Formats: sequence, structure tokens, C-alpha cells
Amino acid sequence: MTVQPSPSRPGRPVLLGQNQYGKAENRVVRITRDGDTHHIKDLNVSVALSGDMDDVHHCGSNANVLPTDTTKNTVYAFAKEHGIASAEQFGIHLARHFVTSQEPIHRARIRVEEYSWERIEHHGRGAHSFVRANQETRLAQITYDGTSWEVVSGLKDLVVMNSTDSEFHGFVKDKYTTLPEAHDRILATQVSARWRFNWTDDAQQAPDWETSYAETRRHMLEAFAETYSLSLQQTLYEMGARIVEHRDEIDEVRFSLPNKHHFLVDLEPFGLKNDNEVYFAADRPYGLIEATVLREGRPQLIPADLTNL
Ligand SMILES: O=c1[nH]c(=O)c2[nH]c(=O)[nH]c2[nH]1
Repeated sequence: MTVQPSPSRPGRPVLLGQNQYGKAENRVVRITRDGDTHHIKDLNVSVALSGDMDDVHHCGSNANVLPTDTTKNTVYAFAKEHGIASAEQFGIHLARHFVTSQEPIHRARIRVEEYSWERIEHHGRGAHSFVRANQETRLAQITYDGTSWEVVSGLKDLVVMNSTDSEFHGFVKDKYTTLPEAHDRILATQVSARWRFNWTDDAQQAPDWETSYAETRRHMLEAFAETYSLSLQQTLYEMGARIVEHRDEIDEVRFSLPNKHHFLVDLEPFGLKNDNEVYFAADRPYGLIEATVLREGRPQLIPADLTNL
């Protein structure tokens, strides 16, 4: 079958809208060999480029198109040439390269997921054995338009629980309300969080991305543990506020927190008293509590729906 080119005809009542392209989910594992001691960075890197791409859509001219295959190769070559100091730094290198080396490309967005590996402590030779840490996935999104940077970092699937110091009562009751007031409940959630840096231009000193991540995660967890919670909303706010107060480089934090309900099991039929000891961990439905916490005077730029960021 012959495919006819589809030229953009003047007068055609059709316009090309937002578009981007690139290679998604490049899985790259970089080993740094420090004698017998090895270090691992394990990333999933997605490249999305945009710019003067009207012609490829209108008439199939590829004259401005750097192949997605090349963007994949660049990820692997950069892992060798520049190493991977952090997800953010790696994304910055890539974004800068695509925008500055290709005239038609005006904007690059690099998304990174990072999987962490912990060293297996053992008595054998070398330090090259790891166990995949089954905790959160670290996230970074770097966007560059040739002038300014937007760096949003984050994490997903960080599961936390407080087995007490959580209450929920005094809520609105209507004719459909059956929820009993809780004065001592489990509070558990699977944290999905994104935070935006106020580093936007090369003239500013960039944050130390690794320290920033570790400290932000620590503040988030400490706030979760230390807040006596009257609602998951209040806990969320404290987690965000703690980050904004302690990390000068961060202006905005957004959370999506599923309330992982734990219901007390009725043991009366068995003649047993359930003294807040035996729970049924429900997986669905779940309350979903989402909010942004901002530094005063700074804009809210992280989108409400975190599923695609
Ligand atoms: O922390 C909570 N916030 C709510 O808004 C809510 N709603 C609900 O049924 N349980 C809870 N818990």
C-alpha cells in the first residue's frame, strides 16, 4: 500500500497542537568501579523533545527530527561519559545537550525513575553484591527551554504507618454517614510526593541533589512520625510544611496520599475483646488525600494529577 503524504494545505481548518517526541523508558544501569568497591545507579530515563516539528507532522519531512533512537543512544553514551552523579544532574546534562546541540529543538523534558540498591554486607571478597531496596522509587523531571530550568523531584510508593497517635472525629455527619469516630486508629499511607526547586537558571548555584533528596525524605518521614494526627490532611500539611521550612531550595511540595484503611476486626462472636490489636487491612476503596504546600509568595506549578509526573 502506498502511503500518500499529507501536506498541510492553506485553508485546511486543522492545527497541530502541543507535540513532543523521544525515547521513553531507557533502562540504564551504571556501575562505578572504585577498586573492589562498586557503586550502582539504576535508572529509567524518558526523553521528550519539542520545537520546530510542524513539517514532520504536516508533510513527513524528517529534516528537523533527531531520531528517538539517537536520544536512546545519547542516554547510554552520557552514562559512560559523564557518569550519573544524581538523577537530576544526569537529566540536566541530557536536557542541555538536546536543546543546545540541535537548533530545531527548543525544549527538552527528561523524566527519571531511580531504583535503589543496598549493599549486601558479607565477609567474602569485594563489595559488589547488592539487594534491590524494595522501598520507594525516586523520581526527577527536568525541563529546559534554553533559558530556564524547572526541576521537580519526588518519590512514589513509600509506605508508612503509625500504629497510634491518630484520631479522626468531629467530621460532618449526614444521613449516609456510618463511620464511627476514631480516637485511636492506625494511620497508614503510600506516599507519592513531588517537590519543585527554585533553581531555575545556570547563574544560580545548583543544589546538591543527593543531599537534598535524602534530607527531604528525612523531613517527610520525621513529620509523619512526629505529628499527632487528627486527619491525614493535617499530617500531609505538616509533611509539606516541614520540607518548605527546612529546605530553602524547595518552593512547592505536592502529595497524593491514599488512606490505607485498617479496620478493627469484630472478635466478639468468638468471645474475644479486640483492644486495638487485630485489624483488617483493606486495599480498596481508599480515601485519597491530595494537596500542595507552598512557600509563601511562590507560584503553584506542579500539576494536580501526579500520575503522569
Ligand atoms: O484522615 C482522614 N481524613 C478524611 O477525610 C477521612 N474520611 C474518612 O472516611 N476517613 C478519613 N480519615
